[in-house]
Amino acid sequence: MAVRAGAAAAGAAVVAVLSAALALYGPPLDAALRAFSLHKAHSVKDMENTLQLVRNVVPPLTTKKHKGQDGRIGVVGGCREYTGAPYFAAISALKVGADLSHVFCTQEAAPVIKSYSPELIVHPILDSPEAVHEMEQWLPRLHALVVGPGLGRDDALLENVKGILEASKARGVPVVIDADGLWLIAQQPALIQGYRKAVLTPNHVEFGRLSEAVLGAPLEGGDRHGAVLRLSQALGNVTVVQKGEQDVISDGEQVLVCSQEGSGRRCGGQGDLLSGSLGVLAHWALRTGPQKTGGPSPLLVAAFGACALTRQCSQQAFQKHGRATTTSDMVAEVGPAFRRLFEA
Ligand SMILES: NC(=O)C1=CN([C@@H]2O[C@H](COP(=O)(O)OP(=O)(O)OC[C@H]3O[C@@H](n4cnc5c(N)ncnc54)[C@H](OP(=O)(O)O)[C@@H]3O)[C@@H](O)[C@H]2O)[C@@H](O)CC1
Ligand SMILES: Nc1ncnc2c1ncn2[C@@H]1O[C@H](COP(=O)(O)OP(=O)(O)OP(=O)(O)O)[C@@H](O)[C@H]1O
Ligand SMILES: [Mg+2]
Repeated sequence: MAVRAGAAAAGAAVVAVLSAALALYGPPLDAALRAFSLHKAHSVKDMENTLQLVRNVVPPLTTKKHKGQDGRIGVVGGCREYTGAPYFAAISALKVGADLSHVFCTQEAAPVIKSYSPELIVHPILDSPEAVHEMEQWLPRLHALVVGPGLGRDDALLENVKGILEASKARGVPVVIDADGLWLIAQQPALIQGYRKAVLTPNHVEFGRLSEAVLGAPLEGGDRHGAVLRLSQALGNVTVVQKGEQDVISDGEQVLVCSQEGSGRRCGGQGDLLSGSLGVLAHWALRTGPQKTGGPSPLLVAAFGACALTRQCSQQAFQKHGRATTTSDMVAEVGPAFRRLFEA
């Protein structure tokens, strides 16, 4: 797959594997990992290598599959205040290529979210005393959960989400944890400790909160790569994506950096697009397995893909709408951006 001239000219995305950090903190590299290991940081070639690994996990569209095979994703979030965030996550999962997208939200939020889109399946269960039990009926049918967009911080809801996380772990369901789901993890890091099928997607503030809770240290200014690596290691190799001017991603063994060109627009909801996309990509990558993702773990590759896609959507939407760009404009770019990045 050729590097697209436009992307290359833009110096769009880069990936670095920080071998020095590995030497300091990580276990010995195996042969495959060594083959991928890049001492040179931030080159277009590195970016292309990692984008190719993402392409390897994207399932082909064929007439031989039935509805559901390419992904049934659940988003846990949506309350009185926040209905947009779970919508953005769930619709993004569908547009990336999931077949079915479910939202598990509070009773009050459900009709609002339904009214945004007929494509989402909306379950008004999250504030019910039976929430965990009801969720357990659905978990066997879900390939991944995205926990937190628009969840809010109500104690009763968070208690239900704690039960949902425990049930998901027991079943081995991959979980992407974002927004208020990260608030819960900062209160109780043990909930996710050592669960290798989890990805955390903190923004700047959320990362600082997690860092403080898990490492007992506030976020230090300079060394973002080391900070993400250390947080992942302290959580038992849970994959961590620190969003920002560059997205820094680590599974405690390697660090990838995604600098795909985005835009200067910082409207709310972009992180929700990322977490919803990641739900699908995580399922695809884990299903494909490490033999096709090369050196980096499947979840690192999935996270890199979701970051690159979100930023590419931002770039494309901004080209059309400039300052008026909103996350809905970015959602409309998911298809074209995905094609540009991941399809020949
Ligand atoms: N349409 C919807 O329904 C949407 C709903 N959403 C939902 O809202 C809920 C709360 O999520 P959240 O991210 O607003 O909460 P939180 O972490 O308390 O941050 C709040 C404050 O932190 C700061 N700040 C943030 N980033 C920063 C940075 N990079 N660097 C520095 N500072 C930074 C900034 O503080 P300020 O600048 O005002 O001092 C900001 O105001 C959650 O459920 C989420 O999903 C959103 O998804 C959006 C779309
Ligand atoms: N300074 C920046 N420059 C370029 N891209 C950025 C910058 N900050 C964040 N992004 C990109 O925006 C996307 C969302 O990250 P952000 O930090 O805004 O998440 P968030 O605060 O959780 O968003 P949300 O409003 O959905 O909660 C990511 O793809 C990230 O790469
Ligand atoms: Mg967010």
